[in-house]
Parts: sequence; structure tokens; C-alpha cells
Amino acid sequence: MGLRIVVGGDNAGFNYKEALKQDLEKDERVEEVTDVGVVGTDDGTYYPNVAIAAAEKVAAGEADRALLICGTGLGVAISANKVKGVRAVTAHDIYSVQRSVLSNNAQVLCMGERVVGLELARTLVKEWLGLEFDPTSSSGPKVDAICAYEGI
Ligand SMILES: O=C[C@H](O)[C@H](O)COP(=O)(O)O
Repeated sequence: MGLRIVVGGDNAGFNYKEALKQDLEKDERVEEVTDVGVVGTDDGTYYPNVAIAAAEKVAAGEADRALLICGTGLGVAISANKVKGVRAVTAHDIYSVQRSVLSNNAQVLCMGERVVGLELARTLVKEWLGLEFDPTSSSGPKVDAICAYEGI
């Protein structure tokens, strides 16, 4: 069974969100892509609304992961992290993307359209899809400690 991925972002991230969505739709590791907006560069929906909608789908088990894009990748991460059970990171380099899953079991990857080149973003997403957290690794108890704080 493939990954169910939610994509979203504000108008500052719209162009990358569309490009990355197309890549995801073509990737055989992806079973389903759900777009929670925005619908265009004229759509002024605030980034927290989009990020929280996406994170809630992950928290509810309706999606495995979310990919969120805004101008910096910061606001969407801050917002998604308000949803209980969600671990969202901003990452624009390969090592951080790898560790976000392998160390932190982060389900949400955030990037900034104003920060990273599109081709690097596409490469990072490709890498991200192949990563899987190992709960029996030494990172497991650390992520458990985050969950314990949240009461989950
Ligand atoms: O983190 C926020 C994002 O970068 C957003 O796209 C732009 O937010 P701003 O308009 O408040 O700078």
C-alpha cells in the first residue's frame, strides 16, 4: 500500500505546491494525493488555515504525511505543530530531510518557495518518500517522550 499524502500551502507557496503535487501524482510510491489548497496565487487564505487542515488529516489517520509550502516553510510548520500528534519540520537540505523522518518520525515536511530552488525541492521530496522511521532504533524513545508530553 502506497503513501497517502496531503499537499497544501499559501499563495507564496502555490507554484511549488503545484509542481511538487505533479511529481507526487506520478510517483509509484504514492497512492493518493489530497490538495487542501490554496487554489491559486490570488487565493489569500492564510497559511495557518491550510497547514492546520492538512495536519488534522494526518492526525486523524486520513493521510500518512503532509507536504506544506509557504514563503519560508516556517509558518506552515509552526501551525501544523499545533495539532496534537503532528511533528512538522522545515527542511531544505538532504540531511535534515533524512533525519526528520529517521530521528524525529516527522510526518510533515515544510519548505519555502522563497528559500529553496525548485529542483532541490523536488529532489528532497523524492528522497523523503523513501524514508521510514524505525521505532526500534535509538530514536524511538526520544519520539516517545514527545508523545508522552502530548499525552498520546
Ligand atoms: O511563514 C510565513 C510564510 O512565509 C508566508 O508565506 C508569508 O507570510 P507573511 O506574508 O506574513 O510574510
